[in-house]
Amino acid sequence: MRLSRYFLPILRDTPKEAEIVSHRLMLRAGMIRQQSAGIYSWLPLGLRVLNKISNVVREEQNRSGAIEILMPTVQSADLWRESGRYDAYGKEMLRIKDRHDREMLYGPTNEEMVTDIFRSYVKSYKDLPLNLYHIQWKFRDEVRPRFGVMRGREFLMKDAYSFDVDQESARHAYNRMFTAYLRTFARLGLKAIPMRADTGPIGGDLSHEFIVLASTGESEVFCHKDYLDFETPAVDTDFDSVEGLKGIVDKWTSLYAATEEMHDKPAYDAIPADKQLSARGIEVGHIFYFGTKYSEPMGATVQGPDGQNAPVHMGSYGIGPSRLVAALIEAGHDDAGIVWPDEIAPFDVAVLNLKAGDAATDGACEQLYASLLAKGYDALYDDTDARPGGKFATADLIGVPWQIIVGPKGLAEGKVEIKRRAGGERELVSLEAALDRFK
Ligand SMILES: Nc1ncnc2c1ncn2[C@@H]1O[C@H](COS(=O)(=O)NC(=O)[C@@H](N)CS)[C@@H](O)[C@H]1O
Repeated sequence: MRLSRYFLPILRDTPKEAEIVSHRLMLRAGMIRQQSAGIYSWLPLGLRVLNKISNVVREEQNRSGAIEILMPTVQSADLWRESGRYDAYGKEMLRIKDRHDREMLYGPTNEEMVTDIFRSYVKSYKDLPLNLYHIQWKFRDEVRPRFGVMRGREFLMKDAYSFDVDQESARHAYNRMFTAYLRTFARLGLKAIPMRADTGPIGGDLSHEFIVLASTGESEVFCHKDYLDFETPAVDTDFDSVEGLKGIVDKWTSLYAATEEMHDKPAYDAIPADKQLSARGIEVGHIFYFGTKYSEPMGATVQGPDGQNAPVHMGSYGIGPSRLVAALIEAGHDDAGIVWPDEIAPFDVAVLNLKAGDAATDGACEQLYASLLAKGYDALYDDTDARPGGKFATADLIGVPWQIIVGPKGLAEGKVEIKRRAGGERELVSLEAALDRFK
């Protein structure tokens, strides 16, 4: 992308309304624009990151055997009356009426809708297990939206829903998602610790929140420090192995870890002091097993091996891709701006032309830019006439992992500079070597 033709509304000064670093940096880096309380437009740079995060989430959902669908944002109130949640859900639900005065709502979650889809087609245990997921915008009229997209009113969620013939099989579905979550957050460069959690309006009696430790996190959490060194389930994990996944989940729930609501102080105090960790955390994922809570009232049943019809056992599994953009910045930034993990950075490499209009630097930059694009890199070419200092500041602010800096003096000696954003190390190399560096 040529910066001269892009739309990157960088803010020079720090917006005063932003209280946490991720909110400040997302506004300054031209990633989002607030349209009303808790509701944002995603501008080009922010959308690139949001889409890359969603793709990592999608890949790991698919790896676990979940199947992607897309359900609508606007839902019928009738569905929610069947489960009894229409009134119970409270003020967070945005209730709307259509032109025929039918009661609708902007979906805060999709348990009822996906159960309706399931019951319309699946009648036999032979069609189970099944896990359907989508990545769709939600609306929750939070009483106090804050911290930018960290706690928005309209936000993006991956929500998956599992259907099984009995509790034992549903537990394996839960373990599949648990394992997929460990892989997902690790790929995003985050250490997310699964913690026993409250089930709240979703319901059920088994739930874990996946918490990223961050000083600006909204949750107060307590856990055993050894979790920080646990290794992530491998890419070739066998998601069909009941015992294998049980082993992973047992290991990742073997030590103490709980959110404030579930904190068991005596159990925590029993941990050796040097292994106690109490911190603030950001909830990036939350998974639930809730049995027949929705299938029973909504008549989602299958015929079992014994020929009897019985309601299916379900679970739901949420991840917040829009919240993850903010969480990643909280976990990766410095005084110059954002430091993205390579996998989801908005661009892989930035080519900085320190003297746009100079034949030599223009030629070298065009050659570098064309070569990077040809090799499939997401390259950003700063071909603007901004001063070098401004170019360095922009590239550092938006957090592109690599910079190739081309200036007239260096070029006269046949050199360009490669800079690694994380850590800041720099290297003077020939133009050929720079072309070669990015395979
Ligand atoms: N107001 C919000 N702003 C941004 N992300 C949010 C917000 N509320 C929830 N999330 C994200 O969405 C994830 C799932 O939300 S949840 O309420 O815990 N779970 C559900 O809604 C279940 N239906 C899971 S399918 C959370 O872990 C969090 O990462």
